[in-house]
Amino acid sequence: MRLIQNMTTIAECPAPEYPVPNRVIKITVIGGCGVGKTALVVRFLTRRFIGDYERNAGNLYSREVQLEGEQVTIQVQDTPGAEMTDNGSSLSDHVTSAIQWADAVVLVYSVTDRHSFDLIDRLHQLVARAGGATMPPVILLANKADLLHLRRVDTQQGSFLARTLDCSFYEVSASEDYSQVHRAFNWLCCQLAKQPPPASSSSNNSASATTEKRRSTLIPRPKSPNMQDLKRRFKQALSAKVRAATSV
Ligand SMILES: Nc1nc2c(ncn2[C@@H]2O[C@H](COP(=O)(O)OP(=O)(O)OP(=O)(O)O)[C@@H](O)[C@H]2O)c(=O)[nH]1
Repeated sequence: MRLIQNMTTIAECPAPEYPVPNRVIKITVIGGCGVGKTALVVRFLTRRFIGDYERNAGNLYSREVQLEGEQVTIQVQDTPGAEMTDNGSSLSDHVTSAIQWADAVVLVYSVTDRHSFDLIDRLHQLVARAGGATMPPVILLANKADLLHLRRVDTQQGSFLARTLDCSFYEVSASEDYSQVHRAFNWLCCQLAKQPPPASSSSNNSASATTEKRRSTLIPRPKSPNMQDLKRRFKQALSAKVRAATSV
């Protein structure tokens, strides 16, 4: 997995003496091939639509944003297009680990691609299985809504599927409308920001587990007990010598 550089333009300011680590929100985007996963992630994080994206092998994007008054780091993992075979595939292993890594999942299909829509149910099952006891928050995005003449999936079908899967539904166009894309991702981020931090770092919901891990690197390590022991013994020996010298 490649970490794409932080895309934020951070205002120039002196580094604080004791840096306070940001809360980290992790989102994984999954869906069929060519449905516009990369376009959506790039649109959300940079506001731009480039139109021609490299075939993706699992990139991780990161950006710092203000969310309800708090500075948070949003990490988005863009997964390769899922092609589910009946007996599963190595690709589903990749998608499974991407789901386990995440605090929330974005399921994407293209309104121009019926097969990508049919895949959603299977991908949702994968999320449920990988999520274990705690199902992460999930939203369903129907992308490429601008391609009216190529539409193969009605809005009602998407919204019905979302209700069945118990997740929020947004029909969007990465190419035409930033605000819809932002609305969808922002809703998910706000849901996560509201969640209380998980009790243990082994939890799938790692928003604050990551913060905890990062915080631990800021705490000075305890001194080596051997060193302290040596110092104590040295002091004892020294004071014994001083006592012997003064008693002569
Ligand atoms: N018209 C239109 N084209 C889009 C939209 N979103 C993405 N595309 C185009 O669809 C193609 C595939 O987009 P990608 O973002 O690469 O799709 P992907 O799901 O990441 O693809 P894989 O990683 O190969 O599975 C590109 O040519 C995009 O320009 C959209 O909302 N409208």
